[in-house]
Amino acid sequence: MSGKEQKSDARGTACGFRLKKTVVMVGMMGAGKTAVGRALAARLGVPFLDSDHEIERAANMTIPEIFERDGEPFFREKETQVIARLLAEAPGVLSTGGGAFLRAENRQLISEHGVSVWLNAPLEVLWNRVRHKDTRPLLRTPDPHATLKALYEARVPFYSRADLEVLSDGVSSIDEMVDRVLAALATRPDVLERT
Ligand SMILES: Nc1ncnc2c1ncn2[C@@H]1O[C@H](COP(=O)(O)OP(=O)(O)O)[C@@H](O)[C@H]1O
Ligand SMILES: O=C(O)C1=C[C@@H](OP(=O)(O)O)[C@@H](O)[C@H](O)C1
Ligand SMILES: [Mg+2]
Repeated sequence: MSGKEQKSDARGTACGFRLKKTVVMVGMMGAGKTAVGRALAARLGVPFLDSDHEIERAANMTIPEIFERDGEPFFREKETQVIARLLAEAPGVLSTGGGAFLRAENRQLISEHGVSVWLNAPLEVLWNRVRHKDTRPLLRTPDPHATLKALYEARVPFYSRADLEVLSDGVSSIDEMVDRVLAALATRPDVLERT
């Protein structure tokens, strides 16, 4: 059976794999956490959750609207609440927002209940993916490329604390990235069991 055709049983367990812990995607904006996380969940036959999406749904506002009306500290509080709630659910794939792994409380929650995967993409790949979008309020500055670079440099020391790192070269497709994440997860029998 090929990857895309894998069926899930009633417990959301994909043929070929059994996920024991929630996979938490971390890394910079534009790294592909949402896109690769969603495709990974489909491949594994487990639920997909995105913390940004959950925050938007609960607030009935977009992320830029939340930042504008309530400020970043409010957003960060909501982000921690949502991550704690989602990690209490059955194993799945949880894509976080790019700032989530900077907070010690979030890292603690993630290491207790899940396994963190850093999608590490070079700055220019990130830039090419975010430059035409206005959905990321932190990049609404006079020089968004310089802002992205500064964020990248400040955040790498935090992301490098993730349990696993997967390189995103800007050429590999989303499906190929899923293959790479699965290969990384396969090194962790406490996370992914081949059935
Ligand atoms: N491997 C990839 N190949 C092609 N496009 C990608 C890849 N990964 C992500 N993208 C695209 O890049 C953009 C940013 O990805 P997204 O998943 O939103 O990143 P993040 O959630 O990390 O900010 C989206 O348009 C997404 O479809
Ligand atoms: O890097 C960040 O601090 C942020 C990244 C965004 O998510 P993505 O990483 O999914 O774009 C979103 O949470 C918000 O705009 C803040
Ligand atoms: Mg995202």
